[in-house]
Amino acid sequence: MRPQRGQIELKNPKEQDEPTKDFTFDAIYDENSTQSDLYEETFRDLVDSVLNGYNATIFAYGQTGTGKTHTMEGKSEDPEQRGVIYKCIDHIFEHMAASHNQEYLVRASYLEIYQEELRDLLEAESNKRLEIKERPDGGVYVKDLTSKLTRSVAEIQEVMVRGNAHRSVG
Ligand SMILES: Nc1ncnc2c1ncn2[C@@H]1O[C@H](COP(=O)(O)OP(=O)(O)OP(=O)(O)O)[C@@H](O)[C@H]1O
Repeated sequence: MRPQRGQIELKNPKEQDEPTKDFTFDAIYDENSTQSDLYEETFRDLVDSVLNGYNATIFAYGQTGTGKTHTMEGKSEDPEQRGVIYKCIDHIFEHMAASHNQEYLVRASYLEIYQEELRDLLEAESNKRLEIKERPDGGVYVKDLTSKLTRSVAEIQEVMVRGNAHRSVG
């Protein structure tokens, strides 16, 4: 791995003479990278753009055990291990606290796509299957998804704890 150049080289150990296969990405992170490196280099600007009125998505994708939960959540109680979600929340609420001439509304939803079905993790009766719809003016949305008004970091954390309790465990 060459994080400085955003490159990964793959070599077949059984075929030493074969050329390596090189893949280039906008950024890559190896075992020396910290949660902070990832947030500061890759996500901070994205969240800033949301605070300026744009939409953004952070999407973790990968097979089981590859580190999605580690990256997105990490460990909330350890400042060094806090993942992207906690860092986004801190960033958003710090920004709001420092803005005196703007009003913000923060709503949190938590849904799960599991075996091709959508479930609302904030709904006590979370077995109800949700549907994806599209509106000409607002784009794609999930019909009847719970959206909770949150006024502080602590309130969003409560939403996460509640949602996590309803997640499917493989
Ligand atoms: N970058 C990392 N540094 C240290 N430990 C890591 C890292 N990424 C993942 N791990 C550890 O590897 C294990 C599997 O990671 P994790 O649970 O985040 O995978 P996942 O992709 O969310 O899996 P699943 O799809 O099954 O939920 C965990 O014990 C996690 O702490």
